[in-house]
Amino acid sequence: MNEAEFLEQLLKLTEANDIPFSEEQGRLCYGHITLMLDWNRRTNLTRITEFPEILIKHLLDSLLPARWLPQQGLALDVGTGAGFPGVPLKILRPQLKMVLLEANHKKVSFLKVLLARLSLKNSWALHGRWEDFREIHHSLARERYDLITMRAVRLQAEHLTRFASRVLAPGGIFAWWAGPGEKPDVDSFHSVLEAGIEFQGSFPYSLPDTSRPRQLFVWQNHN
Ligand SMILES: C[S@@+](CC[C@H](N)C(=O)[O-])C[C@H]1O[C@@H](n2cnc3c(N)ncnc32)[C@H](O)[C@@H]1O
Repeated sequence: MNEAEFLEQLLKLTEANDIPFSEEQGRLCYGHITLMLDWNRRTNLTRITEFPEILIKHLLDSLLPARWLPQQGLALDVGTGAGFPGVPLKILRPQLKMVLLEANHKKVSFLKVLLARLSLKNSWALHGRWEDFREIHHSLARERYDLITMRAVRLQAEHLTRFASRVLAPGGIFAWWAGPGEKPDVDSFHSVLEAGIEFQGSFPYSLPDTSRPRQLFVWQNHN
């Protein structure tokens, strides 16, 4: 798919889903996707390699839940892989400062080249695991975050009790993208409230051409 066709498809999708999105933002997404597909020939970044599927399952799925999230502040995308949802969110909301955290070295190399190629300001790619986040040798590892996002990473109570409770700023939001059919047992996360993290709700949404709805699960830090 060339850039013009990609832009047409993407802007059609964003408009149909009430996501304000410009051609310039669409071009940045095209740069992201073409670099990802180029690197994907040598490095395993994604198994979704066809443009129509990428548009919906990577881009629209990253952008659509943004309506339930803070629009500015410092954000951390945990297990970002090839940059989802962090990079599309940063393109949609340029006021967000975006830190992409990824455990795989090769993916981090890709992310660093990507951020430089797209000239995205206030965006960083850090190598590391969320479990060891505070030990990473970077000043960003000592910050408090207004938003933590996680997509296609299995949710564990520890993400909220050990990680979000320490890394989120007061009032900060932890948002987890639940895939089709996925549902965390929110009530079983007893220790979460004790850690000062309160469940805010789940927000259902549908993607075109997919049969099962998805949900965004949101928690807030009350520490
Ligand atoms: C299934 S991929 C999802 C990538 C991306 N979030 C997406 O939705 O396309 C999971 C990613 O999380 C990374 N990951 C797994 N465990 C991690 C951890 N403990 N800390 C940081 N990243 C982790 C993996 O290397 C992988 O790139």
